[in-house]
Amino acid sequence: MTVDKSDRQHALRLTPVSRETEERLALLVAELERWQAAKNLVSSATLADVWTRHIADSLQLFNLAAERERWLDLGSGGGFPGLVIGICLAERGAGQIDLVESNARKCAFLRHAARVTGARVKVHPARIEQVVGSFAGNVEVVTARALAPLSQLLDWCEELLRTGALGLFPKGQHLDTELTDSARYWKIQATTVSSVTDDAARILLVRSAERRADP
Ligand SMILES: C[S@@+](CC[C@H](N)C(=O)[O-])C[C@H]1O[C@@H](n2cnc3c(N)ncnc32)[C@H](O)[C@@H]1O
Repeated sequence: MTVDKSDRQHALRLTPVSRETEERLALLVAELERWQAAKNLVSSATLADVWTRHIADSLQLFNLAAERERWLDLGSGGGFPGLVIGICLAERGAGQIDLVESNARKCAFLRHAARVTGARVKVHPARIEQVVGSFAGNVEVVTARALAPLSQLLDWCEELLRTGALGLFPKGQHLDTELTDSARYWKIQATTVSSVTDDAARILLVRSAERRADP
């Protein structure tokens, strides 16, 4: 699959970055293409417009909380949004994003791509439920993309949100159903913003989540 050059321009119009960051992102895309055949890191159907579908889609999350320095990405997969956020932090020369991913071959790619691009990331080859508690109080933003329904994300992130982290969860057309389902168990303070890459998608910003006493 060849990456479409006009897609790169389109993506960078949606989410502009510096020349330095663009070069690092191009290195990430090249490594993703190189590893994809053997490791199946993302859906192959999304590679032709990887800049819009994955790079800009991740950059817009960073832009929602760009002033924050300590990030955590759950279920990082092929590195979206985690590696892209790590690349943004590299330009700043400060901050870190921790990536939690249970799949060993994806972790190998995450480490390799971080080395090549200089992304400020730390990879944790682990299951979220076993390590997420150790980040409470230490992260300012938690992201999770294409990972799990909102109720599950809130279960995992309860302590992080209680200790001040902002949750940034990109969601598709089922967001309203997920909000209704989770309202049985959770009282949340949240807002949404429209996705710049997909008209049908929104990003949920969760500022707090309180478990209901009697669901
Ligand atoms: C559908 S992929 C999404 C990857 C990436 N966030 C993206 O948007 O392209 C979900 C990823 O989460 C990982 N994952 C799912 N459940 C997990 C768990 N309990 N602990 C750690 N990783 C998990 C899977 O291995 C997979 O790589």
